Amino acid sequence: MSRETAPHLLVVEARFYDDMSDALLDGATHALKAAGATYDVVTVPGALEIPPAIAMALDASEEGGTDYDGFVALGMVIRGETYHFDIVSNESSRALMDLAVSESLAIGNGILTCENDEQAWARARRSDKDKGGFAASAALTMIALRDKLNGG
Ligand SMILES: Nc1c(NC[C@H](O)[C@H](O)[C@H](O)CO)[nH]c(=O)[nH]c1=O
Ligand SMILES: CC(=O)[C@@H](O)COP(=O)(O)O
Repeated sequence: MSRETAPHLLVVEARFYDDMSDALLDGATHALKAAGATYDVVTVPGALEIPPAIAMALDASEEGGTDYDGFVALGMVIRGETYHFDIVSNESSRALMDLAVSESLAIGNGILTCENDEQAWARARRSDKDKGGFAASAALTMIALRDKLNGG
């Protein structure tokens, strides 16, 4: 049976860099709207808070909250002077992968890890590498795959 309703996704954006977050969100929402999907957007302080936000959304859905077919994680991590770049980058992506595998979640990972602003902007802008749009498209693809595997 094919999907009867449009996919409904939760976009979790880490607005550590406001302007770059706007660009990533533009790309992601453009892709979601183009696919006919619906979505909610929530904001967290940084990339480390994205996986917990998704976990909170899962818990809420079990208590009568909104059910989401998939998730789009958006964030920008730019290397500074300390090891914190590695922590933020590695732990946020690791936690997303753990969630996706353990809960069979359709998560598009748009947490970018860049060496400098130039790399960051080239990947954030929809008119350039559009990594926000790619993350949204990845989530939609995984939703469709799960539907197919479940007889959809
Ligand atoms: N340096 C960046 C961070 N750091 C903040 C952490 O993500 C987290 O919010 C903080 O440790 C409090 O728990 N976050 C980014 O998203 N991007 C960065 O470049
Ligand atoms: C990715 C980060 O955590 C980074 O922005 C922090 O910068 P710094 O290592 O110079 O404190």
